[in-house]
Amino acid sequence: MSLNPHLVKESFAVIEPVADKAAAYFYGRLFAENPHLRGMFPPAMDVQRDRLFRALTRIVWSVDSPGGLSAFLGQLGRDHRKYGVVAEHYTAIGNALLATVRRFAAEVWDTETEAAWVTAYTAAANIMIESAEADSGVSPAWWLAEVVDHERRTPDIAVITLRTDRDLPYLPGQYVTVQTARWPRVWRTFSIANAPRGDRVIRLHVRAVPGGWVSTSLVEHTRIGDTVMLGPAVGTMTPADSARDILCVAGGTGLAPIKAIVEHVIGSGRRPGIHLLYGARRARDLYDLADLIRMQSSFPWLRVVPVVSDQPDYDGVRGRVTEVMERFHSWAGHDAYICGPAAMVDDAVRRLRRSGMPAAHIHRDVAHGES
Ligand SMILES: NC(=O)C1=CN([C@@H]2O[C@H](COP(=O)(O)OP(=O)(O)OC[C@H]3O[C@@H](n4cnc5c(N)ncnc54)[C@H](OP(=O)(O)O)[C@@H]3O)[C@@H](O)[C@H]2O)C=CC1
Repeated sequence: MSLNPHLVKESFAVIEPVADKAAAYFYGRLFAENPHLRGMFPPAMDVQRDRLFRALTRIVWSVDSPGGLSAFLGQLGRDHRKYGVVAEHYTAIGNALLATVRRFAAEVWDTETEAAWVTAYTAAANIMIESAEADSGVSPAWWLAEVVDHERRTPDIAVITLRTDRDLPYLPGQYVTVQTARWPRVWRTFSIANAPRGDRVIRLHVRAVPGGWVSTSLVEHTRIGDTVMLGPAVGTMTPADSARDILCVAGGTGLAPIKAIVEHVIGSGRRPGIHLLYGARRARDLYDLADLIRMQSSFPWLRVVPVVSDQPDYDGVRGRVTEVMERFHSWAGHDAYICGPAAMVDDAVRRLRRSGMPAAHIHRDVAHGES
């Protein structure tokens, strides 16, 4: 049976406006038919439901561009090993998914659409299963990490240093999922804030988000000597192989992956000019400035520019970091790395594109952490 992306997309478009209801129905159906699977998921399913739809949306809209899609599915399959997902579970999930799309896309549903979904799901599940199986021969499903340092830099931001039990391979700019002992089965993503050094040390920048289970647990209730679990490193905002100068734009704790990339470039022996525009609401939120200034004094090609958006008496550069970026300099000929609140990242990308920077030179990370 051949893939029919058009039918899959058309029926999915009918479901997107009622995504919340469809996701709730999907999980209700999955657990009613397979009660033993409930224990694999966290007690509160709200974040999980969002995550399902985000992944599904990405898969459906790239179903006709197989290269990128199969890389994403392969990564998803490997990452799902930490939940204990095995090949048999894909049948249960496929049945619940099909029942969900059949019900919520009833107005466009017919036998051809059903066949298109079965073909697409089978192909996707096979990629995930195969990549998980291949990975199980070479890599653990998750890592244990001990907290070796915990610095509360502001009332709600901590810089946490972990040492993993085994080598956790990653590239600068990538992120990991974290589970704390306090909240079993609840995983949240955080970027690794240091370049790999071969000593199994990983640093995270965490802001305790109101109501955020994992972030609050990490900032307020985690102590040196505690252990957390980490999933494999993922993410595509990694250093480009290029000779261009570099613009980095970081908002809040979005600094984490940017710092790893800057550390990597400095350690690589290259000498590009690097501008790091680091935005925060108030001066006291520039939680890592002292460290960045130290990096700047040992690497004269780095220029760190703190930008404060919400403190009229701040004695330095004031404004939104993206506006400052635009009026600061012409960035033609640079590579740009951008991370922070989603709206900030979108705004920075829009401004850089408008100034003529090619999309291929812009490296961004989608918002994650706990928000
Ligand atoms: N911890 C981690 O490992 C990682 C975190 N992230 C993400 O980074 C974000 C960091 O959040 P947080 O530390 O709370 O940051 P803040 O909400 O404190 O924002 C930081 C700065 O970004 C500015 N900003 C916000 N929106 C815009 C916009 N639309 N245009 C221009 N500037 C803007 C803010 O200005 P203003 O005063 O105008 O709001 C502020 O100066 C989160 O979304 C998190 O998910 C991403 C990757 C890794």
